This record gives sequence, C-alpha cells and structure tokens, in this order.
Amino acid sequence: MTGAILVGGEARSSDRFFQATDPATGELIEARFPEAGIEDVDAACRLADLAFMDYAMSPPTRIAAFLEKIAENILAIGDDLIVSAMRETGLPRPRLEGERGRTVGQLRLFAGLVRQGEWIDARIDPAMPDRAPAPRPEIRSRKMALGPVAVFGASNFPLAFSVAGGDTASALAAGCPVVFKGHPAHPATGELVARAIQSAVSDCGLPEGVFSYLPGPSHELGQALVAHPLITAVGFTGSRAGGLALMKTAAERETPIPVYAEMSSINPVLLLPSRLKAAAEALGGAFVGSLTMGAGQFCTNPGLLLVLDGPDADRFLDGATKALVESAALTMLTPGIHAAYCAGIEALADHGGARLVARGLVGEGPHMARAALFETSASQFLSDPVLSREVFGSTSLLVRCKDEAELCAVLEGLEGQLTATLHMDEGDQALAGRLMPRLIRKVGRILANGWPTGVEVTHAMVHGGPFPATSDGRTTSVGTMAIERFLRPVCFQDISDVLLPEALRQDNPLSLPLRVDGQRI
Ligand SMILES: NC(=O)C1=CN([C@@H]2O[C@H](COP(=O)(O)OP(=O)(O)OC[C@H]3O[C@@H](n4cnc5c(N)ncnc54)[C@H](OP(=O)(O)O)[C@@H]3O)[C@@H](O)[C@H]2O)C=CC1
Ligand SMILES: O=C(O)CCC(=O)C(=O)O
Repeated sequence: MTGAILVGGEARSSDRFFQATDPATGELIEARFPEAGIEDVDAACRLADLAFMDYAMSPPTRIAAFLEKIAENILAIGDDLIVSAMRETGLPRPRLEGERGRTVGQLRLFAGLVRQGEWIDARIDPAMPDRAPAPRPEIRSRKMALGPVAVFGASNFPLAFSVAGGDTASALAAGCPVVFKGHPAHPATGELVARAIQSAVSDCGLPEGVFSYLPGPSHELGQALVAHPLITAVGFTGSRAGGLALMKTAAERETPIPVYAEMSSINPVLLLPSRLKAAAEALGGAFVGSLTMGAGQFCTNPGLLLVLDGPDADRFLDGATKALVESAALTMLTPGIHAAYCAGIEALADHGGARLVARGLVGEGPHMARAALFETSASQFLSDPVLSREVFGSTSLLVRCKDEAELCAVLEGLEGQLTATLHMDEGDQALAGRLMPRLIRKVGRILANGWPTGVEVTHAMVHGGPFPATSDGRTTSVGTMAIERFLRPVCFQDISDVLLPEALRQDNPLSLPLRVDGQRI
C-alpha cells in the first residue's frame, strides 16, 4: 500500500493529497493519499470501455475464476487489512473479520452463479417457416453486460459494501468493468483491496481496464465519474442526499443511465399483541442488542417500533430501558456521521411531540455515540414528517397506536423501507395477515421474530425496497439477484450460427441451461 490512484494496471499520483481521520482519537492518520482528478476519471473510463467487450464476452468460467482470485488475494493480505480497517473506521476486530468473510463469500457465491449460467437467460424460439399467414423468424436472446459501471463504496461497511463489496462483485459477475470511487473515510483499506483486485486482473490475464480505483474526498470526483459518457450504470450505498445528487446527474446526462442507490430506511418493527404479552421485557432487551450493534450504523437499523398501546408496551419499554442504560457508547465511523447523529438526537429531544425514554452510557472518546430511545403517539407521528426521518445511528422511536386502524394509518404514511419486522405468535396470525398486504407495498424484506440487522448473502435475499430505501425498488444490492441490475437483454433474429455469441450457438458449447420455445431444457 503506497497511496496511489489505480488506473487499470497503472499506479498514479497527484499534486493533491488527503488524509483519513482515526475516529477513535479524532486525529489525522499520517498516511497521505493522492486525490484522483478529472483526467484520472477519463483515463479509467476509457480503459474500462476498451476492456468491456472482451471481458463481457468471456466464457463464464473465466469470469468466475477472476472473482475467486479476487477473494484469494483479499485473504492473502492477511491481518494488515483488518488492522487498517479498525484504525480507519473504529469498528472492532470481530466485526471486521466477519465482514471480510462475508466479502470473500459473496465473491465466491457470484463465481458459482456465473459458472452455472442461468443468469445469461439464453432463450431460443425456433423458426416456423411454415407458419400461416406469415412464417416466424428464428429468435434467440441472452442477457448481456451493460458496460462500464461506476461504484461508490459505503463508509459503514469498509469491506462488504466497499471496493470488493456487493456492487463490485455483481457488476464484475455480469461482465461489466468497474471504476470505483473510493470512500474518503477508509483510503488505506480501500487501496489494499483495490490492489488485490488489480493483481487478480493481471493474474487472470484480463484486460487492465476491467478495474480502476479512484480515491478522493470531493463531490466533483464522483460527479465527474457519473457524468462520464462511457459509464453505463451506477451502484451507490450512502446518504439520501448523496444518492439523490447522483441520480440527478445521471438523469441530466445526454444519455441518462440507471443509478442503483441504497439510501435511507427506518425499518419498522411491529410488536404484535399476543407475542408482546408473552415476552415484552425479553423483546425489549433483544431489541437493544440489534439497535446498538455497530453503533447502529446499519441501513437496516430498527429505527421505528410500532405497538398497540397498553401495559405490555410499558413492559417492553421497561425491558429496553434496562438494557439501554447499560449499553456502552461506541465510536462512530467519521466525525461527520457522529455530528449528524448528535444533531438528530438533539432535534428529537427538543421536539415537543416525542419523549426521551432512555439513553446509553456516556463514552470517553471524541466520536462516541450514546444509544437513545424515544416514544410518541401515532397521532403525533402522523402529524409531523420530521419524526419519521432516519437518524443514522443507535436511536429508535416507539410509536403507540391506539388501535389497528391507527397502526395501519402509520404504515400507510411511511416511505419505502428496506425491511419490516413482525414479532408475532399464533395469536397474532390474523392481524399479521391483515397487515401483510400493506407491508408488501412498502418494503423489500419482511421478517418474523428476528431483527433486521445482518443481511444474509444468498440467492433469495432482497436488500432493496421502494424509494427512498433505494432509487429503484425492482432490484436488490445483496444476494445473487443483484446481477440483474447490470444486464440487459439482446435479441438475435435470423442471425447465422457463426455470428451468434457462444452462449446462443446451436451446439450449446457452454452447456448452458436453455429455454427453447418457452420450455426449460
Ligand atoms: N444507506 C446506508 O446504508 C448508509 C447511509 N449513510 C448516511 O450517509 C451519511 C454520511 O455518510 P457517508 O458514508 O459519508 O455517505 P455519503 O453519502 O455522504 O458518501 C458516500 C459516497 O458518495 C460520495 N458522495 C456523497 N455525496 C455526493 C455528491 N453530492 N456528489 C458526488 N459524490 C457524492 C462520497 O464521496 P465524497 O465525500 O468524496 O464526495 C462517498 O464516496 C450518514 O450520516 C448516514 O446518514 C451512510 C452509510 C450507509
Ligand atoms: O445489515 C446488513 O448486513 C447490511 C446493512 C447495509 O446494507 C448498510 O448498512 O448499508
């Protein structure tokens, strides 16, 4: 790790440098990192475009081997990666070791998907020369990579949602070169991973433009990347303001492109009456575990609790309070995120319509967050949209609803969400059944008797949801379905075998699963 801008196989420097902050001490970390400029954006995008068709038309085995090589190279960095991420993010070792496992596992899962070939969705509708009144031509289609993709890393997952994270893995799996905008909060960690990918490109004999890494702390850099005419799609995880700004730029280009932004969610948790009666205090304690995990810096953090008012709601609050007042303050990722959290808590505390229930322990460090729990009534909540805004960190608001109608009104008033959680038992089935259609309209993932934090990386996972949870609720950013975001169908009508992509040739040289005249074979 030397402090470099990686444009294809080249390591570049700059006359402008930036430093990260150690959030645990508040001090600048000594290493200086060159800031990528517009000329680097242009060079990286041109190389990505040059690499595109060669990479995209590679046999699936070549792309899969590349993804596996990236995973191997990340593991080969060893403990330096964990130590670097701990220093730059303030996150603890076990969390980061787990995140490295998730990152590597995610790359391997996509490798398996790519090899299996179903994602290509190869379809053949044979010609019907004798069809009356007009013959039918032969029609074949497959899914193809979109082109070079710009990916923005998230501050809160320096590995699993950053340089070799889900967006990069799904874009590379689809056959798209990636130009990565490094998050300025973890430049050393970012560069270590970027170099692992750069080496994998050369280890696998791929064209150098398949991956570039552009570190820097300026909005201009990210804006120039999204505006670059050779970029064909964007993957982003971060703030609502950042996601909206990139969506605007993408939409105003001469050729507009899709932006897949994961932004803002408060993740309602519904404590249904029969389950609450049976386990109110225990649920309160378990809730605090999810709320405070990682200082609450998850887009899946349970930021809203919905309950039918009564003594069991009070018992839940008692259980939560007991756990919360003993919860340790934790270092947040950056001074900016800490300041935004403190401002959000202050606004809720000063809000006449919400009552502070409990706070966690005070911390010693400069950017430590104390957990917080507030409560309000459904009528207050419905009357002021400020109460439903996300405060990124370990705070949550319990809303007391006087009856089912009020609970439904609260659900209907919510914006799109990544998740909704039902705590329920058999006695709650009927109510849950009535709520389900409302939840399906609002969220990407509905879960029962668990907590929304900690997303599994699987084939059926959906980490998405209607706006503003994401910019496009038709897709997911976690799990293998994410590959769909970076593909488009291309159809070949009466094209001779020799001109067809290998995936669609008559003798099926890639042994792909096919759909012939609508039937899977
Ligand atoms: N949905 C989620 O999962 C997450 C949400 N957040 C939210 O984001 C807040 C800030 O955290 P942070 O990680 O810095 O997220 P940001 O959205 O501020 O930044 C994420 C990335 O986008 C870039 N970016 C941000 N705004 C713009 C813009 N207008 N134009 C071009 N590029 C932009 C940033 O680069 P640069 O700064 O160099 O411009 C960075 O690389 C948190 O307090 C929280 O509210 C954070 C993490 C995850
Ligand atoms: O909870 C998780 O595992 C993922 C959360 C996430 O996507 C995020 O916080 O950005």
